[in-house]
Amino acid sequence: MMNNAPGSPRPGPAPTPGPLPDPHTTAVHAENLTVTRGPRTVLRDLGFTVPRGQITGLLGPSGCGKSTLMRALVGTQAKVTGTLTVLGHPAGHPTLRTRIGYVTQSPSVYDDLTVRQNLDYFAAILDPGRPAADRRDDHVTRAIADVDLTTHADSLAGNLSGGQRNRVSLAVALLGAPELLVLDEPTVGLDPVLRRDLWNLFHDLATDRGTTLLVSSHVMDEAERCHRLLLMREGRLLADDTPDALRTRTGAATVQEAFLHLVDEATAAARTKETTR
Ligand SMILES: Nc1ncnc2c1ncn2[C@@H]1O[C@H](COP(=O)(O)OP(=O)(O)OP(=O)(O)O)[C@@H](O)[C@H]1O
Repeated sequence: MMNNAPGSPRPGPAPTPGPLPDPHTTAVHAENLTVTRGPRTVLRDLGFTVPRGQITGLLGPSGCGKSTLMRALVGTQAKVTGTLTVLGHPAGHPTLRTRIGYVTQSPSVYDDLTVRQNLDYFAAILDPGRPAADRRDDHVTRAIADVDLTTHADSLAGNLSGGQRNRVSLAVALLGAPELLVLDEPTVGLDPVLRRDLWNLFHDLATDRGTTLLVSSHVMDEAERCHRLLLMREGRLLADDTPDALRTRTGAATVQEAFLHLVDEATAAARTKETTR
């Protein structure tokens, strides 16, 4: 588990850690999670759990810290303090490398290779050796079909649209059948039909393969498609709940309205705190 860095400021007594969550039902568990980037604290004291086999949406405006949180989860973010447990291990543990699929906002594909060649290359790294050739072929064909690129399998990645290249990256992440898929804004730049198809794929992965998905977006209508939501603003967590519970709790008709309600509530609470100092 990640511990507070030596000498990191933490006024008052250390919080008593709660019981560890069951790794069979919990994919991610965070307590007092804080991240600094340069001189700024960009994530502040986050605490949440991500249940297994569901789609959790990570939503909030641009710059609120979604990518930073995802990077912390997959172990590529520096200056992380607090507790962050992923699939029963501290974030960044080597055993997690093959169990997590991570797709960043910028597609990481080779433009001078075809879609299939890109996948063949990554499949050979994941599952090397001649005896695995047939299995690799099956996995590659399935991953290409999953992201609906079968008709483009022999096109050069460099000739694809931005949305199509993003889907090649997603196909690469699906190759190893990861238990946890961390997807940073996967639907940016996609037309409504492709967005719907991709969300259908996410639901199939959760339902049929038991995959846990953490999907970030700044488009609030995508929130309605998630089982659970983590709503963020300015590096803080505003809510960790289901869309239904959020709407009911705030008396809002949509998650977007609920989000605005929570922002107003947090602003009012901060003002009260300020004036009572
Ligand atoms: N290298 C850096 N040094 C200092 N601050 C940084 C650095 N990189 C990012 N930040 C800041 O960290 C905050 C969180 O950035 P992050 O990319 O995690 O946000 P985000 O919610 O994913 O935004 P977007 O939706 O636009 O991708 C932002 O305010 C950003 O300005």
